[in-house]
Amino acid sequence: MATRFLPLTQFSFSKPQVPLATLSHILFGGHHGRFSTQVEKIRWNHVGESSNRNLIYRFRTFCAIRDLAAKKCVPCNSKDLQAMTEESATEYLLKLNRSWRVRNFTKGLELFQLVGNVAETEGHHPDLHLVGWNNVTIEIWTHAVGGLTENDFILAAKINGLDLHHLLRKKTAA
Ligand SMILES: C[C@H](O)[C@H](O)[C@H]1CNC2=NC(N)=NC(=O)C2=N1
Repeated sequence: MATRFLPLTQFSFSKPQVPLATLSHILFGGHHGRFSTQVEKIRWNHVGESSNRNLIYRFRTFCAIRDLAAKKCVPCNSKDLQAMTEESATEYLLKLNRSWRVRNFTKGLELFQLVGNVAETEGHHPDLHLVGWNNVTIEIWTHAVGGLTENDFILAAKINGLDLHHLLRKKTAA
């Protein structure tokens, strides 16, 4: 069950290793993928940045994230609302994440184990968070490049294929 995605912070990133058309289709197209990225304006990080320049990028990223958070959406039928250019969209990518509300703490650990088995098989690993005893969030990005690569989408797709319903809190009647 797809859920709202948490605002994510920082991480400057280099150019994704996956073709741009594929990336934008997966993220914004008809894949019905349950992962999403949080869009925050960041500048491209050029691989091999010196650490202090990277620090500047991270600070700038943090500021840019707050810039967006301070902005206001316009009505979607507004003449001011224009489609984002591909270049502009790719400047906004951070990492993939997904959240679940599990039945209890133990079920959260079981979810970690199921996700962990996939990660170990793939040799590619998510960041795992279990907060407030039953709120699970996993985040996926490629640490080696400091951004998104096709590995992240492969891992996300495999995790989306897991049957986790028995671990999740039953939806309360509306
Ligand atoms: C050698 C092995 O590929 C690396 O240590 C892997 C392990 N899992 C990983 N997982 C993620 N998300 N990013 C990485 O850069 C990464 N590197």
